[in-house]
Amino acid sequence: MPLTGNSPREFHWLIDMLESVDIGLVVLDKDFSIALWNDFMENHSGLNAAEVRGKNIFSQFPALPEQWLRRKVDTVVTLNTRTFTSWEQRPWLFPFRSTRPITGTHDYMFQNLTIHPLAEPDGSIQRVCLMVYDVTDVATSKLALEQANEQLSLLSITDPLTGLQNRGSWENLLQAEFSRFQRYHQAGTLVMLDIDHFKVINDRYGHPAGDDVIRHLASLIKSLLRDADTAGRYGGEEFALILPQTDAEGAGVIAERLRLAVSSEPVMTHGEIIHYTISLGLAALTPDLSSAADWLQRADKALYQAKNSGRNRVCVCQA
Ligand SMILES: Nc1nc2c(ncn2[C@@H]2O[C@H](COP(=O)(O)OP(=O)(O)OP(=O)(O)O)[C@@H](O)[C@H]2O)c(=O)[nH]1
Repeated sequence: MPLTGNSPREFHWLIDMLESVDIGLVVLDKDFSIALWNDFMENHSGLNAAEVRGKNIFSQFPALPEQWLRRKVDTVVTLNTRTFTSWEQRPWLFPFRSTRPITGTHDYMFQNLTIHPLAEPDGSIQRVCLMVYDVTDVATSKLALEQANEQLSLLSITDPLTGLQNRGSWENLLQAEFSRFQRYHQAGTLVMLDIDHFKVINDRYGHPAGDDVIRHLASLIKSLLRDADTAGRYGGEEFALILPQTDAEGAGVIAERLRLAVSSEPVMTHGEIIHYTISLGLAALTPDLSSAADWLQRADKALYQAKNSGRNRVCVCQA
């Protein structure tokens, strides 16, 4: 039998249900004084209905976004239409503590909110009803999923040992930089660098110490490059840098600075002091380059020149 609320008994049931339903119900007069405050609101706010009835809601909850709520309620009253705000637009209206087991990240109850116009017998709108839905479970699992996806996409582009771009993502950037050059003809230089005699370091000090040397070099690279530059770990002990808006001369200065920093700052690890050096090869963008692979090959050629001519030096590939 549908409940119509026509008989006093049905009316009593209805009120009982509204009081105990697991949704926050607040009836506000047009002057924002509280006319109804159900059990849900009592339980989560710690304020009982008798305490707040007739009081202005902003005086009871100074943290409420007054301007925003006034504007919403005005619209509902003027247009006689309900409005909905999801937790994604505004995580909560009432600052209620979350009742879920502590997740360590979200202390507050996430809420969806509907504001519903309440018509008087003459059809005029003198009050509105705020319906507050606890959506903490949905919101926290959605946020956790988003966070996991972000971490996954970060993992797919970074090298776990150094935090630099991995080879795949760095090659995409190289291609993008080359395409930009073909279109706008702006300067750019590629630097390939490699740790000298790294096999000896591994053999003498062990693989974990070798890893520390790689990490040390990566952090020196990060500290010396500008934000616009991109560094990638190209292979085991080989790194590659893209320096946009930088000609061979400018890149030579940066490469030399990095070479010097490496040779003058040993790594202290596993009770050992490890001195190491790097060799670097540069290739600037020039109109005769046919592809990003061609550009890479030139920088690689310069790197081998640096290795073959004694290591611990910078060589520039001439076009
Ligand atoms: N510790 C460590 N070693 C690595 C890693 N990746 C590659 N290697 C080692 O790096 C060494 C590279 O050796 P080579 O290619 O012979 O070059 P090199 O000894 O540096 O000699 P040159 O480049 O000619 O100066 C190999 O012994 C690899 O096993 C890594 O992630 N960690």
